[in-house]
Amino acid sequence: MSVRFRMSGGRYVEAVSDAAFGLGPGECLALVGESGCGKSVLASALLGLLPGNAETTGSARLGDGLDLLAADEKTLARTVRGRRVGLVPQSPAAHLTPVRTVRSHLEETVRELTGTRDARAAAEAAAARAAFPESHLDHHPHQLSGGLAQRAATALALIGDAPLLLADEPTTGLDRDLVERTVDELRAHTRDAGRALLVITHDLAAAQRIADTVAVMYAGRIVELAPAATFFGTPGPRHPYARGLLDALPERAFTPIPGAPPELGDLPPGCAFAARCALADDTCRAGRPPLTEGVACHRA
Ligand SMILES: Nc1ncnc2c1ncn2[C@@H]1O[C@H](COP(=O)(O)OP(=O)(O)OP(=O)(O)O)[C@@H](O)[C@H]1O
Repeated sequence: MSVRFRMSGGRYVEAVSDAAFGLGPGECLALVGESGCGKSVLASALLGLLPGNAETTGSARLGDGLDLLAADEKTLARTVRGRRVGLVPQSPAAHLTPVRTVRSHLEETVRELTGTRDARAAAEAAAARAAFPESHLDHHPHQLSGGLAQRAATALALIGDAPLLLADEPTTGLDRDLVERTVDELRAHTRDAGRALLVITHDLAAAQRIADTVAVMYAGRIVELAPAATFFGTPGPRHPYARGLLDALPERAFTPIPGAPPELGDLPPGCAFAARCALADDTCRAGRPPLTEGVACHRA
């Protein structure tokens, strides 16, 4: 799938270019990459939540054959969002209604998605599943810390038992032990019940803990797609950008990648990482490397 945004003056921002991956029941794929590389746009496209200036091409098929990119708004609203594809949104506080309590959000979602009669008990069970404290259920969104808002959003996303769960930065604002608890809960929720999980994250430690497969995105493209065990273990990442991401970690070399990513409205003709890459040569600057056997690099 690809997504681009039409801008004034006939310009385009190429937010996602030719992203291709599969995700089976019980599997978790972690989509990692720097801020602005297109991760959230990809997730929004899967839920039909892109703004009006977005254009999508390609397809994104659920196991039952429904193409999420081609589905109309009625289908998405009535049968997809929350039911077939769940979302833990980025910036959860902004997704909660300010004048309603967390309990009210949870009970409404329970009633809407499950038809359960005892919405109060089901809402409390949903909160417990995401480690949201019962003592805060009657609080409004502005009374929640970032971490609590995150857990409220996770609780809401799990209610519909959707076969595909998208979690966009589900551990932002959480302490490390809560990060581990949250990812373990998401993992158990999907693996044990044969659901699929697409996690978007900056947190490589969380990705390592949760993922079967890692997709590294750079400037709108997936530049490496690898089993998590080989990516985080031996032989490690193959793309120089992916190696740079791991080397930037404090527990590894603690060496940042020099420079900054290119503007998605002004991408170079060759490899978008070439300007920051110590291995780049003329071939890299001339032509864009396709994703071949899991890596998009002329020098890998
Ligand atoms: N409505 C829009 N019009 C134009 N460009 C947009 C629009 N929405 C997003 N973009 C651009 O698409 C690119 C990808 O954004 P996206 O939010 O997916 O990044 P991200 O990888 O999720 O970053 P972060 O981790 O910070 O959320 C960014 O360059 C952003 O500016």
